Order: sequence, then structure tokens, then C-alpha cells
Amino acid sequence: MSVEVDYDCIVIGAGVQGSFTAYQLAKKNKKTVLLEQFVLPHSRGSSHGQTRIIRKAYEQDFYTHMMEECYELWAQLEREAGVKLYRQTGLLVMGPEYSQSYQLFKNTLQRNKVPTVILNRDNFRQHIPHVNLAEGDGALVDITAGVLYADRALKTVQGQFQKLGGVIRDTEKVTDITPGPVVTVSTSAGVYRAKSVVITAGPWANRLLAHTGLQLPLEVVKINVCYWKEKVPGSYDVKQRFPCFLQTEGEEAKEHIYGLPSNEYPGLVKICYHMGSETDPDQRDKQTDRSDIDILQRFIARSFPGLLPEPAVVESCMYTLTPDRHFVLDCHPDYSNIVFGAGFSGHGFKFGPIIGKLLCELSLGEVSSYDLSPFRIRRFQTKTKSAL
Ligand SMILES: Cc1cc2nc3c(=O)[nH]c(=O)nc-3n(C[C@H](O)[C@H](O)[C@H](O)COP(=O)(O)OP(=O)(O)OC[C@H]3O[C@@H](n4cnc5c(N)ncnc54)[C@H](O)[C@@H]3O)c2cc1C
Ligand SMILES: O=C(O)[C@@H]1CCCCN1
Repeated sequence: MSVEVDYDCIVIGAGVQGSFTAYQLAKKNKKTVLLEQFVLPHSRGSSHGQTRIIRKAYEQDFYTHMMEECYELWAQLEREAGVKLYRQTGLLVMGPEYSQSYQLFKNTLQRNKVPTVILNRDNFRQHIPHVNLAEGDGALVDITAGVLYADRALKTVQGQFQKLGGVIRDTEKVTDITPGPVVTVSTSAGVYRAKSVVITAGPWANRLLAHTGLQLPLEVVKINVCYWKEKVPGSYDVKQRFPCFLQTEGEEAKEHIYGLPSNEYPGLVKICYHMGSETDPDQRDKQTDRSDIDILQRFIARSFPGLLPEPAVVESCMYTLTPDRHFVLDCHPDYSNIVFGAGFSGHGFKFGPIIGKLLCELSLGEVSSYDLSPFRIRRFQTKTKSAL
């Protein structure tokens, strides 16, 4: 008896990763449906908000390499859709000069010949006014970096997917997945069958994977997205060419502190701590820990004298963290036609186009364009349990 197949592929979750995966599949003429539990657009996951950082500055070569092609793919989408999604600002990296982290950033940029300016104490103030470089910190600028217009990017890629004949069904929560040569996906509104399924459910990844007998070592944390008011309007404005920045570690903080120039809310600068407290994605607003804001206030009082050290706006977003902070891109160990992208650990937006390409390749059983070993679930070994 043959089982009817509705689609070549079902993609679950219309955040940045699912949307780019669906788009790549449609580009390859695959009949694809993108399922989303909420009404689109929404602000309950990880991909909402106006801005994200894009950069080549990374501690590991493999991310810098992927970003080379990824910039091309972002530009291609801009051309295809006739919209502007990227604005170059540069990324200022600051950190204790002889720390491992700062040195890794510097060496990766130099090894990969990424256009970079190394600043010293004398010229720092001239290039970066209104910022105090901490004693002992080094500073450099990744010239290629900038701001991605995130909400606009999501809308654009979803629109392009639909133009290619792709189907988006929002307000359809996936409630079950039945593996097999044809995968059956049940939702709050119906049942779909496809040759393959891609799970890109962000903070809900383990809920979905549970239907396939797999659990990943993921931790979901809530991030307080803080905006800080300029004392003199314009001091840190994108139009004044103020850069994005990343403070690797320092007096105040163990984790990175990062920021983007004033852009979406005039007079307000987005500066966040790269860590938060654990949360259930369906109960995000019940997590009210603000200890990260204390850390940010101390940092801003010391390093950003032109900002009021009291957040003017606080929004929410979630990270889905893996233990090593590297992504998960893989096939299910028991069912090669179930593919997942998860654990983007607070730095996955900029990679959207390339993640989409890689998950599309995995779901079609094609050879991957990149070495996926840093992203395979094998690396978790004992921590990954397959119940089947
Ligand atoms: C504050 C903050 C700042 C960040 N800054 C940067 C940055 O500067 N640069 C950068 O590159 N990255 C950054 N990131 C990270 C980046 O935004 C994320 O890695 C990325 O958005 C993750 O996308 P996703 O598609 O995996 O998840 P999501 O956007 O959460 O998408 C998953 C989707 O799946 C849906 N879903 C879940 N369960 C179901 C179900 N059962 N049925 C149907 N649908 C379902 C959800 O509703 C959701 O829409 C930041 C993240 C945050 C929170
Ligand atoms: O992905 C990024 O570029 C930002 C800045 C650093 C911390 C994580 N998020």
C-alpha cells in the first residue's frame, strides 16, 4: 500500500533558521510547507526585534569561513527582493589584551585576512569617541561587521519563499511526529505527510524532538534586551558611524557584553549581557531575574559615559544554549529523513542563509558544503540519549 505524500519537506518553526531552510528547499523546487505555532510575525521566540550583529570576527575559523559565503547569500537575498537588510558599521572588539579570548579573535581575523584595524590607546579615543577602554584592554575593529535588520530579513525571506510557491501555515502548532520512510506530522489543524522533516523549533526544540525519542543537552535562557538613553542625542548613533561592539570579558562580567549603535529607537542604544536565567519558553515572562542588568549598569557607568546607566527599555528574547555554544546541525541517528537545527546559543541569526542551505542539504541527503563535525550530536556522546 502506498502512503500519500503531501510535501517533499515539512519545516517546523518559522524563525530565522526554519524560514531560510524552507526558502532554500523551495529554490530547489521542493514542495515545502513551513509550520508555525504562532501568528506571524511574533515576538515569542528568538528571531524577533529590529536588529542583530553580523560579523566575521569569531574565535574559531569555521565560523569565519562560513561567514565569507554567508555575506554573499545575504547580498543575494537583498538583490532578489530589492530590500536593504545590512548596514556596515564595523564591530569594535575589546578585551584584556593578553587573554585567550581576545587573542583568538585577533588571530582568527588576521589569519583569515579579514579587513581589521588594530587600535591603540592613543588613537582609540579619536576613532571611538564616548567609550572608555578599560585598563589593560586591547581593541580592534572588524571592518566587515554591521547591523542586520532582523524583522525585515525574516519578512523578506518568508515572502521570497512564498513567491517560489512555498506554503506557510501559521497558528498551527505541531503536536506529534511519527517517523518512517514517510514522516507524518500532526498539528492543531491537520495532518501532513512528507519525505523529510526539518525541525527548527528554537527554544522548543527538545519538545519536538521528544516525539522522535531524542533529547539534546539544551538550556533555554531569557535575555533582557536593554536599551540605554544617550545623554547627548546622537553620540552613539548609527548615522555617526558608531560601531557595534563586543566586550569579551572584563572587570564586570564573565560573559560577553555586546551592543549595537542607536538605530531602531532614536536616542537609545541596545546593550545586552550574553547570558540570562533558565526559563520555560511557554512561561518566559515569569522569569524576572535582573542580575544581568546590574552587571550592565556597572559596565555602562565605567565604559559608556555618554549613556544614562539605567535601562530605558527592556524587552525579552531567548537563547537556546548548547554546552559548548556551538550549533546543532544533524540528522536523527535513527531516521535520516528527520533533520534538525538547534542550539544557536545566541549567535545564530547572521548565519541564517547558510544554516538554511546546510539543513536543506541534510534533508535531501546531499553532501554538505561545510564540515559539519563541530555541529554534530556525536560530540555530546553520553549526554545524548536516544530512547528508541
Ligand atoms: C537578545 C538576543 C540577541 C541576539 N543577538 C544576535 C546577534 O547580534 N547576532 C546573531 O547572529 N544572532 C543573535 N542572536 C541569536 C539569534 O537571534 C538566534 O540564534 C536565532 O534567532 C534562532 O533562530 P531559530 O529559528 O533557531 O529560533 P526561533 O526564532 O525561536 O524560531 C523557532 C520557531 O519555532 C516555532 N515553534 C516551536 N515549537 C513549535 C511547534 N510545536 N509547532 C510549530 N511551531 C513551533 C516557534 O514559535 C518559533 O517561531 C540573538 C538572540 C537574542 C535572544
Ligand atoms: O552574535 C552576535 O554577534 C552577538 C554578539 C555577541 C554575543 C552574541 N550575540
